[in-house]
Amino acid sequence: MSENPKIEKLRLDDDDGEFGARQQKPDDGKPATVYLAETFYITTKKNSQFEVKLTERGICLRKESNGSAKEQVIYMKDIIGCRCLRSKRKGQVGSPCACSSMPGPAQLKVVDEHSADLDESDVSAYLYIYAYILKKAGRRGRGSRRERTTLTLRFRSFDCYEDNNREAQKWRTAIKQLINGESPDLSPKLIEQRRMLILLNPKSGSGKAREVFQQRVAPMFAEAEIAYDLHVTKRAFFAREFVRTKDVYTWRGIVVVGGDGLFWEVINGLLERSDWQHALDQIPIGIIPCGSGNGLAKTIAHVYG
Ligand SMILES: Nc1ncnc2c1ncn2[C@@H]1O[C@H](COP(=O)(O)OP(=O)(O)OP(=O)(O)O)[C@@H](O)[C@H]1O
Repeated sequence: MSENPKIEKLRLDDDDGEFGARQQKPDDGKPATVYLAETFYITTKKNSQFEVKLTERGICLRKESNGSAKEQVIYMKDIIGCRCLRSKRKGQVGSPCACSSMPGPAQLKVVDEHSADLDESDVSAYLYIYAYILKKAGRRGRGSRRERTTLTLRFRSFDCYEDNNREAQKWRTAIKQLINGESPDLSPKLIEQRRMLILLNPKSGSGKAREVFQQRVAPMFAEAEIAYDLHVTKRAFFAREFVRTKDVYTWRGIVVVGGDGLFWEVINGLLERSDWQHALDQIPIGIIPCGSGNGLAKTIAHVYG
């Protein structure tokens, strides 16, 4: 065991430097089932100690000070995924030991556990949790947007990475099951392995669909650990034919990156199948609007508060 067995650290960052969950109100007064709970330190908040609980409602951070408790919740509906990572080699003289303090937000660089660049001397497992929190619009209802927030939990109770990773994986599995609407059973379980089907029209709108996908959408799939098959449409009716003839059930859902016309093709391709009812029932469809009009996407856009 390391010198400081129960000390793990937690970090909260969002892209504008403010933790968005603060702005949210609790859902209701009902007690939530606690699946996992642990104490972490939050380095960006003067190393305060937080009790972190995973419930079906979300991730609850609770801090006690001067006899009163402050609670913040990152709601499950805003969490898109989480990944277990390791710290990246810094290339500095002298390496930190497992009990050294967590690097500051700007310093911590993480890599995949199979990366050649990982820092062997840091046996911690870092669980990165990605949330896109809805920031309410002003009074006129305009400008609602989601802001990216990451919550970092550092697991370092044990002397070897494999043991710390096992703890982090327990949280990861439970979070993923809750995202999928399942109750976590906390025993190793197969997480949804099916890939997402992406149909992208490079000619949509001003021709920026590829760029939008690579810059804005692909990083979110990586955060959610969702693998995908990207098919770039070659001509009109390519997408329609594709979904009409392929075994669509091999994919977990379809994301259309294009305009209303491409979306229309996908819906019609599915409706032309003999099993259309089952297909529409089983395959969720989403759209990343990249067309010139995007009227349909705007109409069906669903924003929850
Ligand atoms: N590679 C391609 N080359 C030419 N046309 C294509 C190609 N792929 C798809 N299409 C056709 O382009 C049509 C219009 O595309 P899409 O709806 O994506 O963009 P848009 O017309 O700019 O957007 P909107 O319909 O929102 O105005 C689709 O109906 C589709 O049939």
